[in-house]
Amino acid sequence: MADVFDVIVIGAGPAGENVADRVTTGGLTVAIVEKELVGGECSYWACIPSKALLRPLDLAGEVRRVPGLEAGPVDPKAVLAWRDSMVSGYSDEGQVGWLDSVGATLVRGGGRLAGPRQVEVVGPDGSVRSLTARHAVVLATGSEAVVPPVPGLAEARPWTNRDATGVRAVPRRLVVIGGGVVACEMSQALHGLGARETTMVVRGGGLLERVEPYAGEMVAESLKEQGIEILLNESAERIERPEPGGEVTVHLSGGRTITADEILVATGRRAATRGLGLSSVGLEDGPVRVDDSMRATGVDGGWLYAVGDVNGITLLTHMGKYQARLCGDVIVARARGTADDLPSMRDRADGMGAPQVIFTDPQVCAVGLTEAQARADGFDVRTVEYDMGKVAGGYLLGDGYRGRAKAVVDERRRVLLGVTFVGPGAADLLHAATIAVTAGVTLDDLWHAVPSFPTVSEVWLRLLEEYGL
Ligand SMILES: Cc1cc2nc3c(=O)[nH]c(=O)nc-3n(C[C@H](O)[C@H](O)[C@H](O)COP(=O)(O)OP(=O)(O)OC[C@H]3O[C@@H](n4cnc5c(N)ncnc54)[C@H](O)[C@@H]3O)c2cc1C
Ligand SMILES: NC(=O)c1ccc[n+]([C@@H]2O[C@H](COP(=O)([O-])OP(=O)(O)OC[C@H]3O[C@@H](n4cnc5c(N)ncnc54)[C@H](O)[C@@H]3O)[C@@H](O)[C@H]2O)c1
Repeated sequence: MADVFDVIVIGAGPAGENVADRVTTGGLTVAIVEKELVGGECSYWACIPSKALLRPLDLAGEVRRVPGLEAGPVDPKAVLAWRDSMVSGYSDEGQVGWLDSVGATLVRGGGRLAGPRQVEVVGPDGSVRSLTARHAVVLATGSEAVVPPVPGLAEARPWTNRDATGVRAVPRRLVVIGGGVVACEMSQALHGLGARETTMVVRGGGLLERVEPYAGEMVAESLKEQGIEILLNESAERIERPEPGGEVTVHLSGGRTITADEILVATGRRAATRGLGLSSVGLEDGPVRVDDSMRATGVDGGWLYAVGDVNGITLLTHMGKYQARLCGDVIVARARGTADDLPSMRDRADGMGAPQVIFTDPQVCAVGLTEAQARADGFDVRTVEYDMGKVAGGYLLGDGYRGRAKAVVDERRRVLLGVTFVGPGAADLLHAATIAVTAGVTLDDLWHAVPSFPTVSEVWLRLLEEYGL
């Protein structure tokens, strides 16, 4: 017999959890279906463990820059234990308790659409349970690592983000395929934890291709100083691993071969829609297209929504959670017949260029448009840059502190279109920029937002002075 709920959410990662929270707060009943751990990729195999691994290394870098202090050698065993505690020993008991506390019903198993408002859940014992939604079904199934079709790669059983963030024994020789965020963060983490030969194979001409080019260059310089080899404009053409778990040989397009103990693939992610039954509602596999209220387009009756990585808009936890909050509120409003178009119920932030912090040393913190994007979009662009090492708050942080800020200005409105900070410990500088970009604060108003002395935030003042204020 079918169980009936107002809302059914498939996937209990950060996005799914936030939908459940908002719709129960709005007085609706919700079932949330999860096939692995409540908390999703982010809590166990992505954001949390990667940042737990990076934090001690980051701090050691800071300590090394401060005269009078010495950073002892990093103790990998202790760092891995810290990681384990940050992922709650890969137990979701705490998160299940939270779901209970908001009144959501957890259904363990793999969910799939079985027609309009119908969801089938295949439980851990293989039994099938049918659920019906009165108002909405929300897809929040996240994404999975892509393994490119390089001959021999799949057979070599490469590491993905799951193995890298869950590392138990750090490989001595590591090859990393990719030059994006996961590749940079995990190369730094694994090298800092004991890999002696780490080689990044990057098919493009630089790292971190979605941010300002200077950011990728500063990260590359730092990774090289840490001892990581970066091969640009190179591709893996063929992989050999005769013994499972044994040495792996990577043949590169330029003719070189690299032998390593492990290979990590960090070449992007695909929406987790395989086996999700999208065809039962007339959709194809792949990212689920949505409107700005997160409602799936092309589905009769408007009962299907998609939030987080599965809609492919911005693959970041905080953006998935933002989408989830507005989606939950929209579902409640539509169920109650109240206004569903309040300003807080439409996605504005994704289109402006979502804020992101890349937790390398130096950190890359960016919001809004890059100069190239702003020019391509036809804005009347002017940019200003400043060396963060020249502000008192910067050079006081340590000997050899290096950082650089860049602002992209819309000359017509005298507002910021995008801001990038690259520097150690710059993460918390970003939110001020996010506010300025999102709210369209004019440069003339920013002039009166006086940064405290001596903080790195004084770079705001310097950027405005560079602009001519
Ligand atoms: C190594 C790494 C580090 C990252 N670091 C950061 C960071 O520092 N900051 C940041 O903002 N983002 C980071 N990200 C991105 C972030 O992890 C994702 O954007 C985020 O996890 C997306 O949340 P989600 O809820 O959409 O999906 P997920 O977290 O992937 O959760 C989806 C959930 O749905 C479940 N599920 C899937 N299919 C089904 C099904 N058919 N039935 C039932 N359940 C199902 C899954 O088991 C999972 O629990 C990182 C990603 C990686 C790979
Ligand atoms: N701190 C953070 O916010 C954080 C950390 C990690 C991941 N994430 C998010 O998770 C998502 C996934 O990260 P990612 O690093 O896997 O993806 P990415 O898109 O950031 O980088 C993928 C990299 O792989 C390369 N690539 C793609 N296909 C390839 C192929 N066939 N052969 C060789 N190289 C190939 C690309 O050129 C790029 O360098 C991103 O959207 C990222 O924003 C965020």
